[in-house]
Amino acid sequence: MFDAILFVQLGSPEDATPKSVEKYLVEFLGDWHTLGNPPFFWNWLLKRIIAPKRSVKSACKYQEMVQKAGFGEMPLVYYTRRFAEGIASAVESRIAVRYAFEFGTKPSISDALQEFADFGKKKIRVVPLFPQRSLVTTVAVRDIAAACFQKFPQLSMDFVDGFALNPVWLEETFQNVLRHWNGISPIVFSFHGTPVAWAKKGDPYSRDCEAEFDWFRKKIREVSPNAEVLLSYQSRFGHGKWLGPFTTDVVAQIAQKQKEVLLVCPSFTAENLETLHEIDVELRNLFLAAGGQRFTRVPCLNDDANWVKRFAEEMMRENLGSPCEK
Ligand SMILES: C=CC1=C(C)c2cc3[nH]c(cc4nc(cc5[nH]c(cc1n2)c(C)c5CCC(=O)O)C(CCC(=O)O)=C4C)c(C)c3C=C
Ligand SMILES: [Fe+2]
Repeated sequence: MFDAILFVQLGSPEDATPKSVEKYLVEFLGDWHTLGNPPFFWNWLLKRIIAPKRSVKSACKYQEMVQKAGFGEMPLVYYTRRFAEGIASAVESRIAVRYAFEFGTKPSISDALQEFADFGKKKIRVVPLFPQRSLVTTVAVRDIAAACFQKFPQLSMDFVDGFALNPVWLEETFQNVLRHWNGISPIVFSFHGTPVAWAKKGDPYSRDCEAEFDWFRKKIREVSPNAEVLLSYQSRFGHGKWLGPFTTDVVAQIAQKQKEVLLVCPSFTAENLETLHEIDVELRNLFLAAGGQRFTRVPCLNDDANWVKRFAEEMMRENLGSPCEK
C-alpha cells in the first residue's frame, strides 16, 4: 500500500518578469518530451532566439493574468496548492500529500521526494495532473519523476497514468458544465493540441481526447438532444501540422452564424495562461470581433470542494485500473 501521494503539475515561471519566463521556457521547451523530436540545433535556437523573443510577449500575458486573477501569484500554482491541501485534509492522516512542478516554480519533484524520505515514507503514488496521456503530459512526468526517484533508492513509485475516462473526473467536469451551461449552444470542448506526427506514432493523446469528448457529447445529448457539441484543439505552437480543427477556426465560424458559445477546456485541471489568457482574452476578442455576442467559458475544476473530495476518495483506491481505457 502506498503511504504518500505526489501530485505533479507542469509549472509556471517563478514570476511574470521576462527573465523568469525565459528561464521557464528554456526548461520546458528544452525538455525532449515537449517537442518530441526537435532539430539538432534546437537548444541553440531556443536559448538564443526563441526563448528571449517569446518571453517578452509571454511575460506581458502572465502579468495581465496575475493582475486579473488577483491572488498575487501564478493561478496554476495557487490552485495546485489549494487542490493538494484539500486532498491532504480529505485522505487518511497516515498518507502524506505533496505537490510539485516539472518546470519553473518550486517545489520540484526532488524537493517533494526529499520530504517523503525524511518522513520515512516508502511507496509514493505519483499523479500527473493531466487527464489525457501523452508524451508531453504523463510520459514526461513519469520520466522526470523516475530520474528523481534514483536519488532516493528507499522510495518506490506507484504511477497513475492519466484519468481521462475516470468516472469522477468525467462526472465532476460534466456537473461543472451543467452549472455554466444555461442552454447555450454550441458547446465547444477545446483540448490542448499536440503535433499530428505524435498521433501517427501511437501517442494516445488524441484517442483519450476523443473518447472523453464522446462521453461528454452523449451526456449533453441526454439533456438536450439538439445541442451542438464540437471538439477542437487549442494552443498550437510553431509551424508543423497539429491536431485540428483549431479552436480559433471553430469559434470564428460559429461567430458568423450564431450569437453565443460555451467553451470547455478539459485538458486542464487548474486555471493557467492557456485558459485565462488564450481563451478568456484572445479567443473571446476573436469571437466578439467576428460578430459573436456572448462568450462563456466553464472554469477549470481547480479546488472545487466536490471534485477534491471525490478525487481524494478515488486516489485512495489501491487498484485504480486503467483510468484512460473504456
Ligand atoms: C511546444 C509545444 C507544446 C506542447 C506540445 C504543449 C502541450 C501541452 N501543454 C499543456 C499544458 C500547459 N501548457 C502551458 C504553457 C505552454 N505550453 C507551451 C508549449 C507546448 N505545450 C508553451 C510554450 C507554454 C508557455 C506559455 C507561452 O509562452 O505560451 C501551460 C500554462 C502554464 C502556466 O504558467 O500557466 C499549461 C497548463 C498540455 C496539457 C499539453 C498537452 C496536451
Ligand atoms: Fe502547453
